[in-house]
Amino acid sequence: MKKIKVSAVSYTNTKPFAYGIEHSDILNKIDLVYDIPSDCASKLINNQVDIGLVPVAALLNIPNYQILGNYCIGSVGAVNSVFIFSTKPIEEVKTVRLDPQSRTSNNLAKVLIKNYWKQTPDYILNGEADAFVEIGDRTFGKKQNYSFAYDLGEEWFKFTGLPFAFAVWASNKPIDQSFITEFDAALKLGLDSRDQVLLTLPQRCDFDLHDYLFHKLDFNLTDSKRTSIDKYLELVQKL
Ligand SMILES: C=C(O[C@@H]1C=C(C(=O)O)C=C[C@H]1O)C(=O)O
Repeated sequence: MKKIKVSAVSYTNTKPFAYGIEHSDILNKIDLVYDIPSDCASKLINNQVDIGLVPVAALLNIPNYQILGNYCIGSVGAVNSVFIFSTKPIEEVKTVRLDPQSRTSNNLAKVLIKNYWKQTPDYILNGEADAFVEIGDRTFGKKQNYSFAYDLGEEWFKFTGLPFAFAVWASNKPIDQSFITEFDAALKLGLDSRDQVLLTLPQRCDFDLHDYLFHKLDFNLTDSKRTSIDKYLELVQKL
């Protein structure tokens, strides 16, 4: 049987999913690679893979996409790994540098700055800026280094009252329901094994990995997260 090509996020937030897949028979049915989120997106857009854990912002660029299963990378309020770091309050920020590894959070920053904080800074990709967006493991332990650290999961919750989904499992072609069911079961196994996953991670004193995997990240793709994705994508299209 031809293997299904899957691109998953290479950050700690995906370790539970990776553990579940790697400890399930489904591993024999897929070719699995780990990529930074922007590459998960481009690989699914360019049809280099069949399924990706893709930044939700990229869904706008995938014709006929299908969101698969019941799990995502999300949060209900603070996520603790998606920030705007700044030396000034957001109302005084004139330039914001975006994170090249991100698709969702760059746009989430723009949506919140426009609609919630009602500011109009310039956005740059390189160089010095008053503030910058950063996602993933590179943010661990950095919160304390900046006078202002805006957690974008938390700010989205304050703005909308909704949880958020940063990335979802999506395909660019129809996938058999039996495969999706088996894939979802593997993801659940991983979430149920988070205590074992934590034993495999290098411990750090500046960041609480247990709190991150159990309490900050919220992996259930609930109806309110689906509503939130629709609202977010609508606002991204109006940027
Ligand atoms: C919570 C996170 O969610 C992520 C943020 C993404 C983005 O901004 O495009 C994409 C995938 C997820 O890894 C994180 O990376 O810290």
